[in-house]
Amino acid sequence: MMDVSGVGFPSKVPWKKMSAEELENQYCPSRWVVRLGAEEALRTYSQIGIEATTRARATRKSLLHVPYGDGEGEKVDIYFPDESSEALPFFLFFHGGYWQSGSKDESAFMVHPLTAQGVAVVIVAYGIAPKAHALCAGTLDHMVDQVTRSVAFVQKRYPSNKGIYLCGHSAGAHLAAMMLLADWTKHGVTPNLRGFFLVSGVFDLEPIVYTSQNVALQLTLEDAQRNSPQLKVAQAQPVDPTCRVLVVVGQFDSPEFHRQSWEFYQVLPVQTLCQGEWKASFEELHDVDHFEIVENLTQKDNVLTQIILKTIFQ
Ligand SMILES: Nc1ccccc1C(=O)C[C@H](N)C(=O)O
Repeated sequence: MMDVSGVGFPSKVPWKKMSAEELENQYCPSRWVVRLGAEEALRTYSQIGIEATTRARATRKSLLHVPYGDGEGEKVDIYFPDESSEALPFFLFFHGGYWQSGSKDESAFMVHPLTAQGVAVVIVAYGIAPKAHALCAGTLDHMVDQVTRSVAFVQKRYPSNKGIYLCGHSAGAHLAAMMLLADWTKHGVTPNLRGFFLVSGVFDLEPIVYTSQNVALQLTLEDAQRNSPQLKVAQAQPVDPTCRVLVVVGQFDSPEFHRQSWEFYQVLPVQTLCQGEWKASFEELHDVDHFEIVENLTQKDNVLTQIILKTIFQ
């Protein structure tokens, strides 16, 4: 790609100066893992996810494959703490995998430590790309709509919840962030959103259009812009004055992933004290890569697990 930004000023969009190869590299998280080779990192991630899910299903009270819509794959798994109350905080997780891989069946990482502290955990499935294109399934717009309906579903099913917390990883962080822009009036319910945990996310989708990820996604520039919370969130209506937004990125995430998180945090209508605006914070988590950041959520003493619990129970 040509550098048309002139010399002497740091570009606001550094990716536009990158070669195609460099851009590809920046948006391939597994290549930035230092503790393991790329393939081994992906394998380990999926293995830990499968083990955590198997354990969660074997040891926690759960409702599995609960439909939140009529479409194929519109299902959630709900894991409960021991108490029989429905007046619980609900933590919803949207898995990563560039909107084209991953599933709820290997993403129950945080179920054990969160349910042990009295949080219900909902692992959400959505129709990853590329899918049969009947009714636009597999498009990003469709995934955003599915995720919106999954949140509305939890609110309707558990109206006495003690807060709904949305957590997404990577592409899932994008989907969670899109919920800051959702129009709930269409869904007949206003979810009791109390927190967002956006982990190693992508919020400006334009660079993705120029990577190999777009072979399956088939995003046009317009699709990418329409689905970029980075471009839209400053004009969004705050959901609730007490809602917290935490943007987190791993130390070993690529520079582009760092930029994505930092710049998204910068455009959030941030306030720490004033009423009527979100309380946002940004954290770079020490000594973790794109995959460990979520793998470590299986551990109760992990920093991010503790941040999540403190946010829920503050
Ligand atoms: N499987 C994932 C799960 C979560 C987040 C990203 C991925 C990826 O695979 C990203 C990309 N394909 C990579 O090789 O890094």
